[in-house]
Amino acid sequence: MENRHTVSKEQVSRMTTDELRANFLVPGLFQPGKVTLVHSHEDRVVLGGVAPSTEPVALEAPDELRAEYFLQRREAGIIVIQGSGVVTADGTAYAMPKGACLYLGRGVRDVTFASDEGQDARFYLFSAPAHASYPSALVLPGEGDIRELGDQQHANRRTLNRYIHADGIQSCQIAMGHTVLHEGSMWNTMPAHTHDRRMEAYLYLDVPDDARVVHLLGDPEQTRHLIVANHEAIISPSWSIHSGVGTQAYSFVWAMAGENQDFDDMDHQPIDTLL
Ligand SMILES: O=C(O)C(=O)C[C@H](O)C(=O)CO
Ligand SMILES: [Zn+2]
Repeated sequence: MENRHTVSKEQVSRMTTDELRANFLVPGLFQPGKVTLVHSHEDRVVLGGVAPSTEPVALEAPDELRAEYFLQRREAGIIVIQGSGVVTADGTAYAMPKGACLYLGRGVRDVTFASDEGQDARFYLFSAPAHASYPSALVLPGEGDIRELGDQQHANRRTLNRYIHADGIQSCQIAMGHTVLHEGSMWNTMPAHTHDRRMEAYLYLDVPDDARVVHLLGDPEQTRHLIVANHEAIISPSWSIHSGVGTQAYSFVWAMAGENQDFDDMDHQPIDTLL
């Protein structure tokens, strides 16, 4: 498992493009027939990608976790970002269309992923340490807590679907959901925000091959950017803004871990303070 260490905001303000990408961009999560995991020391989260065939692949505990099985001391949220497939957790099969979210609590031992026939499913996983066991739960697309945000004038009309959060699926640390930009809208959260109590990761999807998202990160007064392609993730420390503008509409899965699961607990960064 790849291991990403933390860096300070001062280091980030001086990084080259290659250094920024090596520290914050997570490409290559979806390898045919494999589970690919990246551990970040930002709140000790693990980002994972699974691209199975119809043959099930298992979620194993990497040596670095020193655990008998992956969810021995962890919880995970899983969202299907392409196709449809099945996650089986301790013998229960969860049928997951694109956009469905499955929460698996601490103590679930055997987890496998499989694609439906002809679907080329891709599963995105976000995991955090857990102090208690909450029940596993599946939410189907459109059945989370939906918020309509933005307007055409600001090119930021988007539908935000909250799945794992304080008033939704219960978890120890994870808050997770899916935001879909409407056609003709390109901006996600701007004015930007930080949340000193939680790290966050974005996984961009539905980005056409000839499109990119310009993702903004860093200290609000020392902003940096990364050019992001489809199915690539970005790790945001709690002090970093995380905002993006696409060359056309796209979607993204956002996932947070840390002190609380209160989605609205944000430190807003007014636009005239960004540098
Ligand atoms: O479209 C948005 O705005 C978002 O989806 C924002 C993220 O959910 C976020 O950053 C929550 O802290
Ligand atoms: Zn955020």
